[in-house]
Amino acid sequence: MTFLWTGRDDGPGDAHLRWHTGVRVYSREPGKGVVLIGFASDAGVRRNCGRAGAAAGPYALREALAPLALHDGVVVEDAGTVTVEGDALESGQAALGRVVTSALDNGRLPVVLGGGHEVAYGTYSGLAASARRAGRRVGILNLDAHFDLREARRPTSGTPFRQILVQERARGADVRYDVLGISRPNNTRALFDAAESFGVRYLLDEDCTRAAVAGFVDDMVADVDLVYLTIDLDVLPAAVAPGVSAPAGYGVPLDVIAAAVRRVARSGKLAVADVAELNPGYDVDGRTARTAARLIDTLVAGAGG
Ligand SMILES: N=CN[C@@H](CCC(=O)O)C(=O)O
Ligand SMILES: [Mn+2]
Ligand SMILES: [Mn+2]
Repeated sequence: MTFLWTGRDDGPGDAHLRWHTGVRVYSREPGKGVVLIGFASDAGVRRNCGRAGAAAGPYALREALAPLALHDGVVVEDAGTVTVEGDALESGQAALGRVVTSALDNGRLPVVLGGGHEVAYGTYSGLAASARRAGRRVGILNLDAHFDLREARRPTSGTPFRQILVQERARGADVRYDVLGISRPNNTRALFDAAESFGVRYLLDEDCTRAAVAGFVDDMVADVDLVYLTIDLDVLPAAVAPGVSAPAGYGVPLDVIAAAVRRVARSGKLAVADVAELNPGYDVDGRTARTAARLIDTLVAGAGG
Protein backbone atom coordinates (compact mmCIF):
# COMPACT_ATOMS: atom_id res chain seq x y z
CA MET A 1 0.00 0.00 0.00
CA THR A 2 1.38 3.41 -0.98
CA PHE A 3 1.83 5.71 1.99
CA LEU A 4 0.66 9.34 1.79
CA TRP A 5 2.45 11.71 4.17
CA THR A 6 -0.47 13.54 5.80
CA GLY A 7 -1.50 14.66 9.27
CA ARG A 8 -2.12 17.63 11.55
CA ASP A 9 -1.02 20.91 9.99
CA ASP A 10 -0.53 23.91 12.30
CA GLY A 11 0.40 26.31 9.51
CA PRO A 12 3.10 27.09 6.96
CA GLY A 13 6.84 27.61 7.52
CA ASP A 14 9.65 25.92 9.45
CA ALA A 15 8.11 26.77 12.84
CA HIS A 16 5.32 24.25 12.20
CA LEU A 17 7.36 21.65 10.33
CA ARG A 18 6.55 17.98 10.89
CA TRP A 19 7.72 14.87 9.09
CA HIS A 20 4.54 14.70 6.99
CA THR A 21 5.01 18.23 5.65
CA GLY A 22 8.82 18.07 5.42
CA VAL A 23 9.42 14.70 3.75
CA ARG A 24 9.92 14.98 -0.03
CA VAL A 25 9.89 12.37 -2.78
CA TYR A 26 13.44 11.08 -3.35
CA SER A 27 14.90 13.03 -6.27
CA ARG A 28 17.36 10.26 -7.30
CA GLU A 29 19.91 13.04 -7.87
CA PRO A 30 23.10 13.78 -5.89
CA GLY A 31 22.32 15.67 -2.70
CA LYS A 32 22.38 15.49 1.06
CA GLY A 33 20.16 14.21 3.85
CA VAL A 34 18.27 11.03 4.67
CA VAL A 35 16.50 8.75 2.21
CA LEU A 36 13.81 6.48 3.65
CA ILE A 37 13.43 3.11 1.91
CA GLY A 38 10.70 0.67 2.95
CA PHE A 39 11.27 -3.09 2.87
CA ALA A 40 7.90 -4.81 3.16
CA SER A 41 8.84 -8.38 4.00
CA ASP A 42 8.11 -11.09 6.48
CA ALA A 43 9.20 -13.91 4.19
CA GLY A 44 12.33 -14.38 6.32
CA VAL A 45 10.35 -14.40 9.57
CA ARG A 46 7.97 -17.02 8.14
CA ARG A 47 10.91 -19.17 7.02
CA ASN A 48 12.33 -18.79 10.55
CA CYS A 49 9.04 -20.04 12.08
CA GLY A 50 8.31 -16.61 13.62
CA ARG A 51 5.07 -14.62 13.85
CA ALA A 52 4.21 -13.17 10.43
CA GLY A 53 3.22 -9.50 10.03
CA ALA A 54 6.46 -7.52 9.68
CA ALA A 55 5.61 -6.77 6.02
CA ALA A 56 3.28 -4.08 7.36
CA GLY A 57 6.20 -2.48 9.24
CA PRO A 58 7.19 0.23 6.71
CA TYR A 59 3.65 1.61 6.55
CA ALA A 60 3.26 1.67 10.36
CA LEU A 61 6.69 3.30 10.81
CA ARG A 62 5.87 6.09 8.34
CA GLU A 63 2.49 6.54 10.07
CA ALA A 64 4.25 6.96 13.43
CA LEU A 65 6.87 9.32 11.98
CA ALA A 66 4.36 11.54 10.14
CA PRO A 67 3.13 13.69 13.08
CA LEU A 68 6.57 14.19 14.69
CA ALA A 69 8.08 17.68 14.55
CA LEU A 70 11.05 18.09 12.20
CA HIS A 71 13.79 20.34 13.60
CA ASP A 72 16.99 22.07 12.51
CA GLY A 73 16.66 21.97 8.73
CA VAL A 74 16.86 18.20 8.56
CA VAL A 75 16.36 16.94 4.98
CA VAL A 76 14.36 13.73 4.54
CA GLU A 77 13.26 12.13 1.26
CA ASP A 78 11.17 9.02 0.67
CA ALA A 79 12.19 6.48 -1.99
CA GLY A 80 9.09 4.30 -1.52
CA THR A 81 9.00 0.63 -0.61
CA VAL A 82 10.55 -2.55 -1.98
CA THR A 83 7.92 -5.25 -1.51
CA VAL A 84 8.74 -8.95 -1.21
CA GLU A 85 5.96 -10.85 -2.93
CA GLY A 86 5.20 -14.26 -1.43
CA ASP A 87 8.41 -16.12 -0.70
CA ALA A 88 10.61 -14.20 -3.20
CA LEU A 89 13.01 -13.07 -0.48
CA GLU A 90 16.33 -13.25 -2.32
CA SER A 91 15.20 -11.11 -5.26
CA GLY A 92 13.66 -8.62 -2.82
CA GLN A 93 16.92 -8.35 -0.88
CA ALA A 94 18.80 -7.78 -4.15
CA ALA A 95 16.31 -5.06 -5.16
CA LEU A 96 16.72 -3.36 -1.78
CA GLY A 97 20.49 -3.53 -2.16
CA ARG A 98 20.31 -1.70 -5.49
CA VAL A 99 18.24 1.16 -4.00
CA VAL A 100 20.62 1.46 -1.02
CA THR A 101 23.68 1.57 -3.29
CA SER A 102 22.14 4.25 -5.48
CA ALA A 103 21.18 6.40 -2.45
CA LEU A 104 24.74 6.06 -1.09
CA ASP A 105 26.23 6.92 -4.47
CA ASN A 106 24.05 10.05 -4.45
CA GLY A 107 25.58 11.09 -1.12
CA ARG A 108 22.57 10.23 1.06
CA LEU A 109 22.14 8.42 4.39
CA PRO A 110 19.75 5.56 3.59
CA VAL A 111 17.44 4.59 6.47
CA VAL A 112 15.63 1.35 5.69
CA LEU A 113 12.25 0.66 7.29
CA GLY A 114 11.77 -3.11 7.68
CA GLY A 115 10.52 -5.73 7.49
CA GLY A 116 11.80 -8.76 9.34
CA HIS A 117 15.51 -8.87 10.11
CA GLU A 118 16.08 -10.44 6.69
CA VAL A 119 16.22 -6.75 5.71
CA ALA A 120 19.82 -6.75 7.00
CA TYR A 121 21.17 -8.85 4.14
CA GLY A 122 19.65 -6.45 1.60
CA THR A 123 20.81 -3.30 3.41
CA TYR A 124 24.32 -4.67 3.83
CA SER A 125 24.55 -5.79 0.18
CA GLY A 126 23.78 -2.24 -0.88
CA LEU A 127 26.42 -0.79 1.42
CA ALA A 128 29.04 -3.41 0.53
CA ALA A 129 28.78 -2.66 -3.18
CA SER A 130 29.60 0.98 -2.56
CA ALA A 131 32.13 0.47 0.31
CA ARG A 132 34.07 -2.12 -1.71
CA ARG A 133 34.61 0.32 -4.57
CA ALA A 134 35.86 2.95 -2.13
CA GLY A 135 38.05 0.45 -0.21
CA ARG A 136 36.37 1.30 3.13
CA ARG A 137 36.19 -1.08 6.09
CA VAL A 138 32.65 -1.67 7.37
CA GLY A 139 31.49 -2.40 10.91
CA ILE A 140 28.02 -3.76 11.56
CA LEU A 141 26.50 -2.74 14.89
CA ASN A 142 23.41 -4.83 15.65
CA LEU A 143 21.12 -3.84 18.53
CA ASP A 144 19.36 -7.16 19.07
CA ALA A 145 18.45 -9.81 21.64
CA HIS A 146 19.61 -12.40 19.06
CA PHE A 147 22.81 -13.11 17.12
CA ASP A 148 20.95 -13.99 13.88
CA LEU A 149 23.87 -16.26 12.97
CA ARG A 150 21.75 -19.33 12.30
CA GLU A 151 22.85 -22.07 9.96
CA ALA A 152 19.88 -22.86 7.73
CA ARG A 153 18.98 -24.47 4.43
CA ARG A 154 18.08 -21.06 2.98
CA PRO A 155 18.14 -17.41 4.10
CA THR A 156 15.71 -16.39 6.88
CA SER A 157 15.36 -13.57 9.41
CA GLY A 158 17.68 -15.58 11.67
CA THR A 159 20.58 -15.94 9.19
CA PRO A 160 21.58 -12.54 7.73
CA PHE A 161 24.80 -11.98 9.67
CA ARG A 162 26.07 -15.52 9.05
CA GLN A 163 25.39 -14.98 5.33
CA ILE A 164 27.32 -11.70 5.42
CA LEU A 165 30.28 -12.99 7.43
CA VAL A 166 30.67 -16.20 5.41
CA GLN A 167 30.44 -14.32 2.12
CA GLU A 168 32.78 -11.48 3.09
CA ARG A 169 35.42 -13.72 4.64
CA ALA A 170 35.41 -15.92 1.54
CA ARG A 171 36.37 -12.86 -0.49
CA GLY A 172 38.93 -11.76 2.11
CA ALA A 173 37.00 -8.69 3.29
CA ASP A 174 37.50 -7.76 6.93
CA VAL A 175 33.98 -6.84 8.04
CA ARG A 176 33.39 -6.46 11.77
CA TYR A 177 30.15 -7.59 13.49
CA ASP A 178 29.23 -6.43 17.02
CA VAL A 179 25.94 -7.02 18.89
CA LEU A 180 24.47 -5.09 21.81
CA GLY A 181 21.72 -6.62 23.96
CA ILE A 182 22.15 -10.38 23.55
CA SER A 183 19.75 -12.40 25.73
CA ARG A 184 21.53 -15.51 27.01
CA PRO A 185 18.32 -17.61 27.35
CA ASN A 186 17.18 -16.68 23.83
CA ASN A 187 20.33 -17.88 22.04
CA THR A 188 21.41 -21.52 22.16
CA ARG A 189 24.93 -22.73 22.90
CA ALA A 190 25.30 -23.35 19.14
CA LEU A 191 24.69 -19.65 18.48
CA PHE A 192 27.20 -18.54 21.14
CA ASP A 193 29.69 -20.98 19.57
CA ALA A 194 29.00 -19.51 16.12
CA ALA A 195 29.55 -16.02 17.53
CA GLU A 196 32.86 -17.10 18.98
CA SER A 197 34.01 -18.77 15.79
CA PHE A 198 33.26 -15.61 13.80
CA GLY A 199 34.99 -13.41 16.42
CA VAL A 200 31.77 -11.51 17.17
CA ARG A 201 32.00 -9.00 20.01
CA TYR A 202 28.83 -8.67 22.08
CA LEU A 203 27.35 -7.29 25.28
CA LEU A 204 24.64 -9.24 27.12
CA ASP A 205 21.36 -7.40 27.81
CA GLU A 206 22.04 -7.53 31.59
CA ASP A 207 25.40 -5.80 31.08
CA CYS A 208 24.07 -2.94 28.93
CA THR A 209 24.59 0.01 31.26
CA ARG A 210 24.94 3.43 29.61
CA ALA A 211 28.65 3.53 30.38
CA ALA A 212 29.32 0.01 29.04
CA VAL A 213 27.36 0.73 25.87
CA ALA A 214 29.18 4.03 25.27
CA GLY A 215 32.55 2.28 25.51
CA PHE A 216 31.37 -0.58 23.29
CA VAL A 217 30.14 1.81 20.58
CA ASP A 218 33.23 4.01 20.69
CA ASP A 219 35.49 0.99 20.39
CA MET A 220 33.77 -0.16 17.22
CA VAL A 221 33.53 3.29 15.65
CA ALA A 222 37.25 3.87 16.17
CA ASP A 223 38.11 0.60 14.41
CA VAL A 224 36.15 1.00 11.14
CA ASP A 225 35.62 3.50 8.32
CA LEU A 226 31.86 3.09 7.95
CA VAL A 227 29.15 1.88 10.34
CA TYR A 228 25.99 0.02 9.41
CA LEU A 229 23.57 0.35 12.34
CA THR A 230 20.79 -2.25 12.45
CA ILE A 231 18.09 -1.98 15.12
CA ASP A 232 16.06 -5.11 15.83
CA LEU A 233 13.21 -3.78 17.98
CA ASP A 234 13.15 -6.99 20.05
CA VAL A 235 16.26 -5.66 21.83
CA LEU A 236 13.85 -3.42 23.81
CA PRO A 237 11.71 -4.52 26.77
CA ALA A 238 8.32 -5.93 25.69
CA ALA A 239 6.68 -3.06 27.62
CA VAL A 240 7.87 -0.55 25.00
CA ALA A 241 8.15 -3.01 22.09
CA PRO A 242 5.38 -5.63 22.26
CA GLY A 243 4.80 -5.53 18.49
CA VAL A 244 7.63 -7.76 17.30
CA SER A 245 7.91 -11.40 16.31
CA ALA A 246 9.82 -12.37 19.47
CA PRO A 247 9.16 -9.92 22.36
CA ALA A 248 11.88 -9.65 25.01
CA GLY A 249 11.25 -10.94 28.51
CA TYR A 250 14.07 -8.69 29.73
CA GLY A 251 15.24 -6.18 27.13
CA VAL A 252 17.65 -3.26 27.16
CA PRO A 253 16.05 -0.04 28.49
CA LEU A 254 14.98 2.50 25.88
CA ASP A 255 17.24 5.26 27.22
CA VAL A 256 20.30 3.02 26.78
CA ILE A 257 19.32 2.05 23.23
CA ALA A 258 18.55 5.69 22.37
CA ALA A 259 21.96 6.75 23.74
CA ALA A 260 23.68 4.11 21.58
CA VAL A 261 21.79 5.29 18.48
CA ARG A 262 22.66 8.94 19.20
CA ARG A 263 26.32 8.08 19.70
CA VAL A 264 26.61 6.24 16.39
CA ALA A 265 24.64 8.93 14.56
CA ARG A 266 26.97 11.64 15.85
CA SER A 267 30.14 9.67 15.11
CA GLY A 268 30.40 10.92 11.53
CA LYS A 269 30.85 7.30 10.34
CA LEU A 270 27.24 6.21 10.08
CA ALA A 271 26.70 5.13 6.45
CA VAL A 272 23.37 3.31 6.58
CA ALA A 273 20.78 2.19 9.13
CA ASP A 274 17.72 0.00 9.29
CA VAL A 275 14.92 -0.80 11.73
CA ALA A 276 13.68 -4.38 11.78
CA GLU A 277 10.99 -6.68 13.14
CA LEU A 278 8.13 -4.23 13.76
CA ASN A 279 4.98 -6.35 13.60
CA PRO A 280 1.99 -3.98 13.75
CA GLY A 281 -0.46 -6.87 14.16
CA TYR A 282 0.90 -7.54 17.65
CA ASP A 283 1.42 -3.91 18.62
CA VAL A 284 -0.47 -2.29 21.51
CA ASP A 285 -1.89 1.14 20.61
CA GLY A 286 1.05 1.75 18.25
CA ARG A 287 3.51 1.56 21.17
CA THR A 288 6.28 -0.23 19.28
CA ALA A 289 5.85 1.90 16.17
CA ARG A 290 6.02 5.09 18.27
CA THR A 291 9.14 3.88 20.06
CA ALA A 292 10.75 2.97 16.74
CA ALA A 293 9.78 6.33 15.23
CA ARG A 294 11.36 8.10 18.18
CA LEU A 295 14.60 6.14 17.63
CA ILE A 296 14.56 6.98 13.91
CA ASP A 297 14.06 10.64 14.78
CA THR A 298 17.01 10.47 17.21
CA LEU A 299 19.13 8.89 14.51
CA VAL A 300 18.19 11.42 11.84
CA ALA A 301 18.63 14.39 14.19
CA GLY A 302 22.01 13.04 15.40
CA ALA A 303 23.29 12.49 11.87
CA GLY A 304 22.21 16.01 10.94
CA GLY A 305 19.76 14.84 8.24
N1 LIG B 1 15.34 -12.54 13.62
C1 LIG B 1 15.16 -13.59 14.25
N2 LIG B 1 15.67 -13.84 15.39
C2 LIG B 1 15.47 -14.85 16.33
C3 LIG B 1 14.05 -15.24 16.62
C4 LIG B 1 13.96 -16.00 17.86
C5 LIG B 1 12.58 -16.50 18.22
O1 LIG B 1 11.68 -16.51 17.38
O2 LIG B 1 12.40 -16.87 19.37
C6 LIG B 1 16.32 -16.04 16.03
O3 LIG B 1 16.24 -16.60 14.94
O4 LIG B 1 17.06 -16.43 16.94
MN1 LIG C 1 16.00 -10.23 17.56
MN1 LIG D 1 17.39 -9.88 14.72
